[in-house]
Amino acid sequence: MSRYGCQSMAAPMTRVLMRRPGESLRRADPAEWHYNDYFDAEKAIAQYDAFVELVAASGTEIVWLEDTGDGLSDAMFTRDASLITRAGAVLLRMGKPLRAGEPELHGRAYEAAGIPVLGRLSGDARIEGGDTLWLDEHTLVVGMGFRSNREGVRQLNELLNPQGIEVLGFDLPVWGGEAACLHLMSVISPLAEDVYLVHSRLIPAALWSLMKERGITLIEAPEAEFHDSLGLNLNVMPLSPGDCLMIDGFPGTRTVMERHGIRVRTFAGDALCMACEGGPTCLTNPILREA
Ligand SMILES: NC(=O)NCCC[C@H](N)C(=O)O
Repeated sequence: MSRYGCQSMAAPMTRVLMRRPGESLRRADPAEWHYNDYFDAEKAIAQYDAFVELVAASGTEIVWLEDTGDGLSDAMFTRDASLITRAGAVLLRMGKPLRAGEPELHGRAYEAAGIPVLGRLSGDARIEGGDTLWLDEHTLVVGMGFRSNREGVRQLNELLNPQGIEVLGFDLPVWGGEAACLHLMSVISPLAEDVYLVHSRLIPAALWSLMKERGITLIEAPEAEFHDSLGLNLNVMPLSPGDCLMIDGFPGTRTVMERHGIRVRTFAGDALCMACEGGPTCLTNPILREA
């Protein structure tokens, strides 16, 4: 059985790439990295450990990247620097200049784990993994905003069309501006193959229509919690279909999901996720999800 290949958002996650925050996060200048007043490095590291326990308890094998003090404090958000397919990994190119060194870290980890690299983006292409979402195993959608662009979508099509994968790009709005992090997955979290948690107001209309055409149930999270959580209530990660992790403190969002039969478990994430603009989906890069 192959030990890599993820072309699904919610099939049982059995292997995942993660990086535990350490010296780089401790030394990060919050103003430089656009972390906010919730930021507290020691608390964030403790919250990360609690998150890891939930992931590990599911039986998922974690492939670790180490924070050796390289200064790449956002590298704990492993979702963003590479994309795993059944044909191998694609090393991406980051829209946030401070994160430019991350794809090579992933490349080295994949080499060590025996996972082939199918290709890498180059030149003006920009794609961050948080802007990508598998609508089905043959269709990858990309949100094009400040982190991902049209040239990135073009290069992904060049790499992935021969693998039977079509890549569709949709424009994202300005929202919090160039320095902030708005990914496609900041406004859509698949919870099961055909059930997504959404913040509709920020979803490209054409993508919203495509999801409806596909028969996907769109669960609307409470507007007030989106604002209170700085958008992190929307960042919900399935360990398997309908079995999800999110940060705590947002009971309205949890309740709407539970009403749709979704199991939700929480961890404290103010100093880690709300502070650094990334939730459980961003902290994990699934290497293998299989039905
Ligand atoms: N997939 C994600 O939404 N990742 C979150 C990345 C947050 C990080 N501080 C960044 O600005 O890139």
